[in-house]
Amino acid sequence: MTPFGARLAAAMSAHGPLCVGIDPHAALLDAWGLPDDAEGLRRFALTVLEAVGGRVAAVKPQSAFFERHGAAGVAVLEEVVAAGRDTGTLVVVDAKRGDIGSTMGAYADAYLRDGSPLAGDALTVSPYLGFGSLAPAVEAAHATGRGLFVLALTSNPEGPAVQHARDAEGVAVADRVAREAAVANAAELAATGGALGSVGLVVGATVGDAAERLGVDLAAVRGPLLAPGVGAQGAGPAELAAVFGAARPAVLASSSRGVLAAGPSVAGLREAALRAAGEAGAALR
Ligand SMILES: O=C(O)c1cc(=O)[nH]c(=O)n1[C@@H]1O[C@H](COP(=O)(O)O)[C@@H](O)[C@H]1O
Repeated sequence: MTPFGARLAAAMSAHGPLCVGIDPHAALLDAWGLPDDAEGLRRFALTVLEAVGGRVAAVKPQSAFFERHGAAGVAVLEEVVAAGRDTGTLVVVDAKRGDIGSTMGAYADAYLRDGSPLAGDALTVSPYLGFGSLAPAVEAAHATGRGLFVLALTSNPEGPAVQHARDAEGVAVADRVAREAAVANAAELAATGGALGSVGLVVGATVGDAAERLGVDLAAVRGPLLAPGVGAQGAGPAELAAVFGAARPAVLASSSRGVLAAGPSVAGLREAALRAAGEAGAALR
């Protein structure tokens, strides 16, 4: 398969740099007149796909909201991954997995292996057991044309206590993560000749000047930058434009509640998503 980075670059240039989060919060299910059960999740997620499938670069189902409903909810997640793929929109499974290498191999099998029912086009992963522990996921992503988004500078206020900390050499944790991702992408791009690698970072649109202050060279990563925090967490076009500097062309802005609040109307959801994609595109140009 064509590498994820190249597929995402094509999708962003066709549809604009927006990922719509599929986060079926109990409160949203209620607001949409749906039950807080597996069938409610199913109708919620398939409505989002009907509205935005084939019209935005990516969707990002958040695994936690499906896991809340046990095996029946996970079965719905599998259905959503397959349905997303059928629309041609890239599917980022947001499960933020991370573990010791041998266990990470099992996560890689679950989320990044051809034929696995939970394998979308990319997976969010956590590097806090050490970036090297993610090696099985990096290898699987490269082998199958899938992608990773590695948490680097997250959108939540608790993130800086860990991510801004500096090691004995004075290098910030987030910078170490970015440098490791850059190494993985350099190897891929040397082999493929592509422009955007498949190992991306998560950098919240809410992080202000953190990358600049910490000396994180986001453009040097040469991978996609997933930017959650747009909409409900308060970031908008101005924040997107300010946070990413020279790395703006690599940014995939992500919004969940900011778009989902426009449901359950398919037309309303579509309009909200297309507006958000247009705003993100203008801000990141
Ligand atoms: O990896 C993520 O997507 C993520 C990383 C991060 O730093 N912050 C963050 O909010 N997210 C996810 O992005 C979504 C944000 O949802 P909204 O605040 O409703 O747009 C949730 O699914 C979060 O789990």
